[in-house]
Amino acid sequence: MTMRLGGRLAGAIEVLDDIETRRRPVADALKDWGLSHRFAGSGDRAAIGNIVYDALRMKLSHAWLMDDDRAHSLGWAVLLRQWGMSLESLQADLEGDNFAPAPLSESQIQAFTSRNLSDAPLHVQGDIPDWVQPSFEQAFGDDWLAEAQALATRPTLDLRVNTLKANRDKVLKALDRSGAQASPIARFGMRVPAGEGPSRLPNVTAELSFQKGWFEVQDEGSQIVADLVTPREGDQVLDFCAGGGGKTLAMAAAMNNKGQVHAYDADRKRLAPIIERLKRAGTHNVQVHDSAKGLSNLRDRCDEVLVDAPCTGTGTWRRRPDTKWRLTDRNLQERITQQQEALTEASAFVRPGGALLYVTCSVLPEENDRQVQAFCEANPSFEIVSVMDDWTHLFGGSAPKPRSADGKTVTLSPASMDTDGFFFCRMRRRSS
Ligand SMILES: C[S@@+](CC[C@H](N)C(=O)[O-])C[C@H]1O[C@@H](n2cnc3c(N)ncnc32)[C@H](O)[C@@H]1O
Repeated sequence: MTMRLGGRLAGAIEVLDDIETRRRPVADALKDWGLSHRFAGSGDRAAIGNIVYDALRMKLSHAWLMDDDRAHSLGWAVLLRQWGMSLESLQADLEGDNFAPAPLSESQIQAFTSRNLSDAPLHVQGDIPDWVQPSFEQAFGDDWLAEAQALATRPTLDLRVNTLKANRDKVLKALDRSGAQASPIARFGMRVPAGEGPSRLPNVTAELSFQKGWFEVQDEGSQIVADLVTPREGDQVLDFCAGGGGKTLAMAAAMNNKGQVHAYDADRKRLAPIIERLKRAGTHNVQVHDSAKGLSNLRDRCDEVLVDAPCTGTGTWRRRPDTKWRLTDRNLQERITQQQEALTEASAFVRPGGALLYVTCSVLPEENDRQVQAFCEANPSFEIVSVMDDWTHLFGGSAPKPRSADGKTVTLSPASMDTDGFFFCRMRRRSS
């Protein structure tokens, strides 16, 4: 028996409360709720998850409109503001439902029906922490509020065809029940639209075509930046912050299993899933290194060195909205230091004339343009080169032109590109 809306809303409020009061990660809080409410079916759990994630995406503006930041207000606000229900119809829906949460109080109703979001402070309208606003203004100019608001919407589910095993038509056919379509920009991308209300995204990793390695789950922005590395078939590539291997896999396929991708990460645990993924994808041109020692004979030898740097992840706030409210200036400063270290360490592996590629999934200038400018100032053997010709060559003249602070680097964002936020910069090591 499926739960009615009232029970689902009450469940979501419990989970939101748990996240807030016990500082629990969202996925853990949702899982625990499912374990202690075994009668809830998968549709119920998905709906509850949607309410929770939607609430976290727009937590500030919901709280401002309700004049109350408790989970109860956030849950109701999701249905009223994000799920398109009117106060009257929602109240009618929940009436007589014993599992429904407490009704809205007079003061909540009074606030919600009289307040106008355009009177709220701008960071509240954009649902971002106040201290981040200046960085957004710097990154996006007049568009910063629209970009912040776009980061508070639901993301699409993006997939990348593994060209070593399949082509896009073949995968789209295999996934025809999923609603996937060819992506707007990425050459091998496919996209399932973000659902609405309680709707569930298809579980594509359960498909046989996934098990057979025909495609990977990867945000379109991540596919685009991996493509912008533009490795050639016989190249020696070092993926210096390979993590679980999302970009390693994309580059290995783009190189058509030729040349060599060396995948390294300072954190062995993060690297671990790569082995299974490489096997499934049928890649033969990747060497995995779990120790920096193994890289020593690559010094000054690599054609391309990718630094997919540790970052605040502001560009992924659509997918991980809880991290938006946990971010502190201290975290940002720590990341900036780690980025400088990773760039410096990785740069030693670039051959003269080769390229150092810097990527983040953040939109903050402190982690992006400013970082690469500072690196090149401190390391004059490297210079920033434009990727605009590569962009046109890869994605065609009719693809939208990306944002760029200096006409050379690229910043992807949800409002401008309908992707997660990403930064990409190509630096060339001078030949002599
Ligand atoms: C954004 S994640 C990488 C994601 C991955 N490239 C992908 O596409 O799935 C950044 C990674 O950098 C690693 N890292 C951080 N500092 C590093 C360093 N100095 N050397 C190597 N790896 C580092 C972290 O362990 C983390 O896995």
